Amino acid sequence: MFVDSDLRVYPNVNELYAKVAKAFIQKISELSQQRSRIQLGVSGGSVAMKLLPKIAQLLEAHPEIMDAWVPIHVWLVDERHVELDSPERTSSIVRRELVDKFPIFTLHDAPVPSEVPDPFSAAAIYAQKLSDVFTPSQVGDDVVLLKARTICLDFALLGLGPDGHFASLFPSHETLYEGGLMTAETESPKPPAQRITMTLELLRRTRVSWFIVSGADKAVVLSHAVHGADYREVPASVMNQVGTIWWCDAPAASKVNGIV
Ligand SMILES: O=C1O[C@H](COP(=O)(O)O)[C@@H](O)[C@H](O)[C@H]1O
Repeated sequence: MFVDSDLRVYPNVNELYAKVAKAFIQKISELSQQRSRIQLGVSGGSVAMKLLPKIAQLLEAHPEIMDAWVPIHVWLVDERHVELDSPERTSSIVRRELVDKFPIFTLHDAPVPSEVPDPFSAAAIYAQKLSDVFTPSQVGDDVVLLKARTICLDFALLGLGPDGHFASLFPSHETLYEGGLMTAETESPKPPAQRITMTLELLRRTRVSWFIVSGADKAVVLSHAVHGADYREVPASVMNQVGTIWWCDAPAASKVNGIV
């Protein structure tokens, strides 16, 4: 189903990140009134490197905001299958910016290659963690399967690659057709090659998805994503649904119809 896109456009990248960080805090406060815990998905790339530090700054300045929050479980929307000490690993940033600073955040980390060399096995282990946290009572295989289909994130912070990928779901790759909760990408066009990623099936069930998109190099692909492109060419177009907000700077939004 094609839906009107909810686009929020800011003049430049600094204003964009400042606005999203504030809005994130408001959203967590709102969700805290509705739920006993929040299952939050966090992407790598600019979401981790640029947005999380802004959120951390606001929380350090106003820690009292968190008094009204419920526990937040952080899940990696995708993770590079590299060792813990690699600067490419998203979990290190999540830990540094959120988990080590604010005890309200708990990180569900993914296996490292030295423990689990095969990325598909690592993806399966992460899927099992999701199942354990979301479905604590295993009654039998059928029930577990049924519950796996109802697992969804409450809120996800997502990025959009200039090629239309999000998470580690790349155009024309087999990963797009995988069902279940998690899968592995072994030939990522963007290094490093080996990653684990949530599936389209899981991500599209997310209740509230926010894409944070900046830069003129993403203008064409953003317009395709919000104007109903084929998901096999622009995987992020799958997420243009009710509950999704596209937070953009003006250069990224410059090719969306009706914006300029
Ligand atoms: O490789 C990845 O890229 C996307 C987009 O990153 P960005 O830096 O261009 O925003 C990111 O969302 C994803 O998690 C990551 O693994």
